Amino acid sequence: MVQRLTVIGTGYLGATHAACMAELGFEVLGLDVLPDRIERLAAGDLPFYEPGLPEVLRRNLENGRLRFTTSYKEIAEFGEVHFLCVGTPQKPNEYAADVSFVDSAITSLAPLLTRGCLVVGKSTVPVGTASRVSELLRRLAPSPEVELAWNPEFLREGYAVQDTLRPDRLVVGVESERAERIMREVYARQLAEGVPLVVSDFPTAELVKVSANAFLATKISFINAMAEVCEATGADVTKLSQALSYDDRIGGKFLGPGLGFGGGCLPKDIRAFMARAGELGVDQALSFLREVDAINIRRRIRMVDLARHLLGGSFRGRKVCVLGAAFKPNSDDVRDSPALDVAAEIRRQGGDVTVYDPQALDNARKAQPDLGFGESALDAATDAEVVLLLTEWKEFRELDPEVLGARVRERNIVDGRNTLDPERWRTANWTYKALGRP
Ligand SMILES: NC(=O)C1=CN([C@@H]2O[C@H](COP(=O)(O)OP(=O)(O)OC[C@H]3O[C@@H](n4cnc5c(N)ncnc54)[C@H](O)[C@@H]3O)[C@@H](O)[C@H]2O)C=CC1
Ligand SMILES: O=C(O)[C@H]1O[C@H](OP(=O)(O)OP(=O)(O)OC[C@H]2O[C@@H](n3ccc(=O)[nH]c3=O)[C@H](O)[C@@H]2O)[C@H](O)[C@@H](O)[C@@H]1O
Repeated sequence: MVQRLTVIGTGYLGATHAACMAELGFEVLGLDVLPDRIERLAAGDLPFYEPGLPEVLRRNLENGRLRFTTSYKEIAEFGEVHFLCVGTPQKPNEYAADVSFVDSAITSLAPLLTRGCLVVGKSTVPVGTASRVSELLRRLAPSPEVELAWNPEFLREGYAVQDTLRPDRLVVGVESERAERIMREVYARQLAEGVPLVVSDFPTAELVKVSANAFLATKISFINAMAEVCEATGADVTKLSQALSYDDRIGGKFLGPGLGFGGGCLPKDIRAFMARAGELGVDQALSFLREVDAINIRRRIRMVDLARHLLGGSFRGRKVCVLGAAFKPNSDDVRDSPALDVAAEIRRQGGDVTVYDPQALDNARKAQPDLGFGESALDAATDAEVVLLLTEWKEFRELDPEVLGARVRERNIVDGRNTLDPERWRTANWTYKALGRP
């Protein structure tokens, strides 16, 4: 039975995977090229915010099942199965994904693999990458018994631990029965609990991942397109969404209208998918994703316009409070964050912007050092002429209109996530505006 796993790349995905696989009883060795990151993880200090994960990390460091290193040699000697969790970001000024970190990890690992093992790709990659990586691996590895599997990951930040321990489904792309058997051993616990497993070839496994994210992005942009129509007609998109959600065939998940999607995955994955479709000569099949992306970006522009309109047409010298910097609640991730994007645009247009977020302030400061930052929601709102709620943290949803009202100069609020009760705020003499509702 497989006992020793390694995880290469210990960011959001890899650190979660390493800690959770140790929690399931495996001996796990995690590797990253960033010595700082490895030092912090080894000390039980998670370098990002993820509810529940620090406890899992520390428990498994203490019981000795989880360790970290920067040495590929140590990894190669230790692991029976090596999970590849390095980043695949969008290339600068292009839609395509940058898979150079995958290639570099394989180039570092493969020449050290002197005995049989399975290398398992988890990173999100353009379809066709696994076949290419498989050839590279076989060419560079001294042992003929080294092979590749592709096992895309579907976890959501904020729910990463539960999504890893009990995923909705497992997908593995394999080229042999041996690889399938090893993957079944690795996920024996989840399979015994009834988690569905789809075994496929490489391209299908790669495509499941990007098509899942494309579908989720499309669902969000669909409801936001309806919000645009609602804005032109005086209809209420939150009621429309609620009514749609009662139809089981549609369902209410990912039908939340508002500022739209951001983060390190949905935006870059739909763009990389379009780029790959272009290379494959099937760009027409995915041309709708261009519109999905455009609808999503238009929500940010609409948000800025709404706020500027509330201030009489200009941000110049006006105080704006932005509540939220993370791309979604329960995360400190500001990659392609709609909230931070809106804050930066208002700053560019001359606004005096103060941002507050319960967890993402450090990352926000690094990404947008020119913005102002508050110590708390009330601090950020002091003397504000308009408050923009852009990430729906629980503490923002629970804000008291009177308490906030005592801090601001003007009682103007724009609810970018359709998360507040308009009547409550209007009764407290706030001018309440939202995306897609009157
Ligand atoms: N963040 C998420 O919720 C999910 C991410 N994914 C996918 O997982 C992959 C990783 O994403 P994140 O963890 O968010 O990225 P991340 O940027 O947080 O972490 C990537 C890590 O890989 C390390 N790395 C880069 N090159 C390396 C190399 N040659 N050897 C060893 N380590 C190396 C980096 O230093 C970094 O720590 C991406 O393909 C992403 O699309 C998939 C599902 C969920
Ligand atoms: O490939 C990935 O990395 C991951 O991408 C997403 O997960 P994540 O980026 O953590 O966040 P989501 O919960 O999907 O939210 C994405 C964005 O959509 C927005 N959203 C979500 C739901 C909704 O109804 N409306 C809406 O605007 C959120 O605010 C957020 O900005 C997918 O949900 C995961 O299954 C996938 O593994």
